[in-house]
Amino acid sequence: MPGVVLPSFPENVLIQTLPVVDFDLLKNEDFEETEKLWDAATKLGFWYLKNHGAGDEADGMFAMGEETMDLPLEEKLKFSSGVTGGSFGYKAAGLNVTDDKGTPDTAEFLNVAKDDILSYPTITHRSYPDAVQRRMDDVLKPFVDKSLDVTCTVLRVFEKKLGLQEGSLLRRHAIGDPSGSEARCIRNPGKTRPTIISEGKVIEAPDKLALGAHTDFGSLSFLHHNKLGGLQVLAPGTSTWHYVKPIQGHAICNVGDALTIFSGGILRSALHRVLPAPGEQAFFTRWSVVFFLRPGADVMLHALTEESSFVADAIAHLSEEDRKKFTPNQTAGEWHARRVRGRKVASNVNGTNSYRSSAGMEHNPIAFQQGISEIESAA
Ligand SMILES: O=C(O)CCC(=O)C(=O)O
Ligand SMILES: [Fe+2]
Repeated sequence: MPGVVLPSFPENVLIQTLPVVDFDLLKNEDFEETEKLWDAATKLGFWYLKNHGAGDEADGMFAMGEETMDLPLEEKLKFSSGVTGGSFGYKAAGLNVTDDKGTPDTAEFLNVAKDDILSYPTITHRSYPDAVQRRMDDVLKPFVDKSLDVTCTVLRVFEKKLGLQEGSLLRRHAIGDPSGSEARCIRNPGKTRPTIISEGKVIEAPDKLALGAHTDFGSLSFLHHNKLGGLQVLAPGTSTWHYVKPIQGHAICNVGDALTIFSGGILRSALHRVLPAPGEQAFFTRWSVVFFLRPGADVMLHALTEESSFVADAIAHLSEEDRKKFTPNQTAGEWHARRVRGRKVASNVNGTNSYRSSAGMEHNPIAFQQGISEIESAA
């Protein structure tokens, strides 16, 4: 990555404007900034976060990801996350499905458990390639510490705004409890350039989804990019995907399903997906680094109606059918495993049914099911 000059993001595509939340102000409980965050989290579920102070740590994560992804495939596969619903470890490109038809993804993942990072050198869940282990103290732990500070600060704001008792959300994300929280590095290859086979005849590689439409499985995601676009969001109540434009030094944060469930739908987990970056950016390798905050594995997912009259009121206004979605009868660990498993090519032997079994709190089930070619008709 260093030394590669990347083209800028084109302006002639549909772009989703996101509010910019200043983490410094948020941490100091600035009233306006808190309101801005609340507005973003309850309408779209996505926002930029500036002054988060984790830029250097994210850069270290990109370097770690690069060295790991450059290993031969057979070496990486020794650390495979498998197909049974575990997400920690390495996932090769093509092992996840991106739609109802079983179209494979194009992205590689490296997921490192928050628990393994914080307990290092003691293994909590599993071991990782040397390029990861070697950086546990200097890169992964500082990245996770900063990410936990950011995400827990946001949780504290949500607790207050939801009228929950202090600690209600935080204890469901207790740092010492085993959880699905993880740091992820994603590599997606650039598209090959069109080949001119004769005058007027051009062969162009079709766009493929790096990650199919999904809502995030946990509570909060803290995302960093290598300047390349490709992330698209489908705002609740709309049917057109819009790109999120990467902004230098700005992370992107989004709400995941666990918070949607706890809040009775007040906090929104918007559908998003990743495809090749638009324009000239498409021909370059795309990297992203994410920290996913997820509840403790044993935490039961349900709307916190007993703890907040706002949540109780939100649930009371839902139809009986919709209300059911807020008592999935699963722990955060079971929810995570089911969703990871259902998106695996290996478990998709029944086609449509197993892909749909990975569903979460999607506000637009059609967009979740459709592949890349049918997006604009999502209703
Ligand atoms: O790479 C990105 O921009 C988004 C990744 C993402 O949505 C995910 O890993 O859940
Ligand atoms: Fe995501």
